[in-house]
Amino acid sequence: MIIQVPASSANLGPGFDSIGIAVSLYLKLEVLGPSDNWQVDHQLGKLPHDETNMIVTTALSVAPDLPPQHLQVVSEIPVAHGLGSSSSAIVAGIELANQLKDLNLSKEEKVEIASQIEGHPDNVAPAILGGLVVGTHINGHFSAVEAPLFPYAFAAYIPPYNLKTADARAALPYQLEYSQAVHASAVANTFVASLFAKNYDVAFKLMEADRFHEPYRKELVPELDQIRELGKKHGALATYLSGAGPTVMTVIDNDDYGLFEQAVHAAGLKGKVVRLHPDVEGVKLI
Ligand SMILES: Nc1ncnc2c1ncn2[C@@H]1O[C@H](COP(=O)(O)OP(=O)(O)O)[C@@H](O)[C@H]1O
Ligand SMILES: N[C@@H](CCOP(=O)(O)O)C(=O)O
Repeated sequence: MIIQVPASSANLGPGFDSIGIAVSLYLKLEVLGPSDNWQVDHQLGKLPHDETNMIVTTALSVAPDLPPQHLQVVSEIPVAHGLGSSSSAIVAGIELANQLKDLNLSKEEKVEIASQIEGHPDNVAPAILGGLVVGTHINGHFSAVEAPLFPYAFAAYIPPYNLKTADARAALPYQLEYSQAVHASAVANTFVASLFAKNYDVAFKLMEADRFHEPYRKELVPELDQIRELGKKHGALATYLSGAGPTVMTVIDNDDYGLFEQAVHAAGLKGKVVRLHPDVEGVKLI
């Protein structure tokens, strides 16, 4: 059995902790068979190879009596880079328990479980459902709504350094002044409305108008402003900080991707540019 989970790009600017999109990088988890102890084979640096691996801890949180397995993980999703690697591990763990214990979890149940673990649905919900998803929690329970996908590609600028989500969240203010919060919320509301209305002139303008997190994180990711300015000169539709960064995501028409990529490289930036497309299926068996 092989479980495939897509990467995810969260926030899309003002949709902080609420909006995310599944994109075409994948974690593949193969179950090699029962084992005396949990064994996770992977080429993902210092991540654990035993029962402390996040995939295993998540699976055991769903099904504590799950017997140890020998697993193999192959993932294209860079760790601690703002493309939902932690969420891919959580979703893979939930699906592992779901399959091995025949739990028959619904998509809604998977979103609830994963969001409770992650604390916010903007990575895990698109990783489970695929596509573009808007979600939140009310009275301790999560809801996720799928939005129409925009017909464009992504140019993901992936820097050579990583930025743990926890560190990027530590850079955020404890609170916002009331009028600032009202404006930030209005930007997000209008952004969501424009996505559903497919009014992309408004959507892409607001995608660059976040007031919740980007103003406080841009000093951690100086490439954000640089790439946003390059995008304005080279056909980009909008640029935002992917998740907690450091990946910087640019929405661009497929026909304009090549010139934009050249411009980024010509600017002397040290990261790599990867063309990504929305994933519409979410977690699945392959
Ligand atoms: N493929 C994986 N398998 C197991 N654990 C993973 C995997 N990818 C990420 N993680 C866990 O998630 C952590 C990174 O999470 P985070 O800082 O939120 O980065 P990201 O922005 O990539 O989600 C890693 O330190 C590790 O604990
Ligand atoms: N809303 C979160 C999203 C984190 O995404 P990740 O891909 O960096 O894990 C945040 O902005 O902190």
